[in-house]
Amino acid sequence: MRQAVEAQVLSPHCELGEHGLRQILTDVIEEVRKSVNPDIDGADILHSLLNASWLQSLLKVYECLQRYLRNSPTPALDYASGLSLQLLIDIRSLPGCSEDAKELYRLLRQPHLQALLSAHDTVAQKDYEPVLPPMPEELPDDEEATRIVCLVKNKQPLGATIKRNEISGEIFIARVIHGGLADRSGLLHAGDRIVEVNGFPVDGMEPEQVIQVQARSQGTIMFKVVPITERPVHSQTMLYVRAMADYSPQQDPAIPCADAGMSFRKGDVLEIVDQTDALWWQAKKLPNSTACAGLIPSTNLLKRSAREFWWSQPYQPHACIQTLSTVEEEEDLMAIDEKCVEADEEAFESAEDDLSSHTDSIYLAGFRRSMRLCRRRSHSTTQPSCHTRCPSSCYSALNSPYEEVVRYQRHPQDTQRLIALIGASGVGVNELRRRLIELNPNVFQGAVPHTTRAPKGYEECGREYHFTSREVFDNMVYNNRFLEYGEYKGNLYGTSIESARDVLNAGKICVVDIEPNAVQAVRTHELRAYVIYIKPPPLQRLRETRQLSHITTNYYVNRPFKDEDFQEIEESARKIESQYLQFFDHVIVNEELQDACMQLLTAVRKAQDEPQWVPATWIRPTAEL
Ligand SMILES: Nc1ncnc2c1ncn2[C@@H]1O[C@H](COP(=O)(O)OP(=O)(O)OP(=O)(O)O)[C@@H](O)[C@H]1O
Repeated sequence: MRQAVEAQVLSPHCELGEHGLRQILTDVIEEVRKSVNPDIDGADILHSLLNASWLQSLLKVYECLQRYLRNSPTPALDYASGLSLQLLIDIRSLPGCSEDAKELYRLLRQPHLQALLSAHDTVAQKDYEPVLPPMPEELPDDEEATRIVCLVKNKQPLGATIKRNEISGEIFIARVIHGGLADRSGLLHAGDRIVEVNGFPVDGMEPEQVIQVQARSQGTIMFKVVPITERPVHSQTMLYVRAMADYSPQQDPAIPCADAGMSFRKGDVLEIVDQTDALWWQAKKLPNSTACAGLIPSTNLLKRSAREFWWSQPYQPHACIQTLSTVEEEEDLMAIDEKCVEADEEAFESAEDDLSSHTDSIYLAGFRRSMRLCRRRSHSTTQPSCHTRCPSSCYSALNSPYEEVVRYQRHPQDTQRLIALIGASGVGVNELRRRLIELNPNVFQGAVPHTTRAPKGYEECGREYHFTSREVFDNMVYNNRFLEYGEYKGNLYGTSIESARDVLNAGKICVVDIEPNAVQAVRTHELRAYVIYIKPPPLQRLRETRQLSHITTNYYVNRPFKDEDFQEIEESARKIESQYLQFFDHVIVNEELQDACMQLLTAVRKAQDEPQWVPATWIRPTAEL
């Protein structure tokens, strides 16, 4: 017996008999059993091993495979899946079918069995697409090395653009779109020369004609290409940007291929996946909804070209460069303002106290009437404050079509991020801010504004306002110490960076409301503002929800809302959105007050505790696109 086993080992390729290996194993077991009795060392272990059921099963499989190799079976039919389908139909139509028929029906319906039958048919039909053309017998010595590339299209675009050399008429792959079909194949590269598409020579053709040939092919498409000899080595660095404007490739006559372009809206965060081309970058919109990138104009291209070509909406310069309201509007507003100040001066003076909110001896700074009227007034007239707080960072961010951003997660030991609320006058910015602070004054606090007006008897410096001389105030303006400031009735009012910093350094979350054109002043490395835009609901809902509310305008204190107020809010909101949308980290529609307040609380928590996209300059002060 032992001799028999050795013979098998020495000649591993010889075939085993009908009972084959299993028989040998049985003999071995018998041998071992005999050895167990005389108590030979290790025989016990070997005996249990050879008796193991898994080894027996494995050997059965092995024998089956051996038999299969010997018989080299061919499929009896090549339409097993069709047949199984027919069987299913037949069984279903049986009036009263047996349990066996039902079981067969269940088995045949199982997806893995259907897949198996379909695979069987593919093999049986020898359906091994694509059929490559035969290699020519004799190749001339000077023939360029060509590559045949076959791609299965499955209705998706190829993901590559082509260009024509105007002198030679040769067609080249201009670019391969990141994540597209050609890119995923790894077989086509920018610079490869296309010789044939589906057997058609393409030399001398217009790129559009080549595309037509390509588009006609269903299923597989075959390229004969002369590969580029030296593929450029790209050291791509990860780059994320926030779009500062809208872009629509369909409206851009200069894009090399509009279908390969990617549209985006201001505020979208884009991942730049390819900057090989200095003019046309490839990007994906985050969060990654598609695996395939699209073409977008590079910063250089946008800076260098006339903007009206690129933007679906005309570019809106910043308030620093151009005032927000037209001259006509300004004159109109100023006229109203003067008239009203005259009529209502007394009312405003006495109303100052009503708005100075305090609960349990905690003052809610920055809600004073004069301060708010000053801000509203400065918003409607030429805005001087932003100009002073608009150093190069602001200027460049607004002139740059993309702002580089990075993912930032506040370290628990860092100060909290400033929360800046923005919204049309009357939409409820102050109401929401006040409610948030009142929810937990130990956590949330406003910044104490500065003023040059004289303190009233009950007022304390540093509580309602920081009372300063005009000289000190001017000096602070000169040194860019204000986030925003303005003048009201001959007195200056402003919110300083120091006031915000004091709150943050005390470990609290500073919540300010700012005019939209001061947004860049708070988007700094130091304050790391999280900008929340308070949006009005649709006009009808605005009317319904504000039925019992009162508005304070430039010349009326707490009067019921009128229809023209709602229209003004809507119009103003539209203007703010068209100019500043790209800076909003979060948008809250202030419809139901309680609901909006809860949304605000959640957003503020997220801003502090969850990772957010922030300008790269906050983290790397030198970052600029
Ligand atoms: N969702 C809401 N439902 C009903 N009333 C609201 C809502 N939000 C705000 N209001 C009310 O609307 C009025 C105007 O709100 P608020 O004073 O907060 O405006 P604002 O946006 O701060 O404008 P401004 O900066 O001009 O003072 C207030 O009386 C406020 O209570």
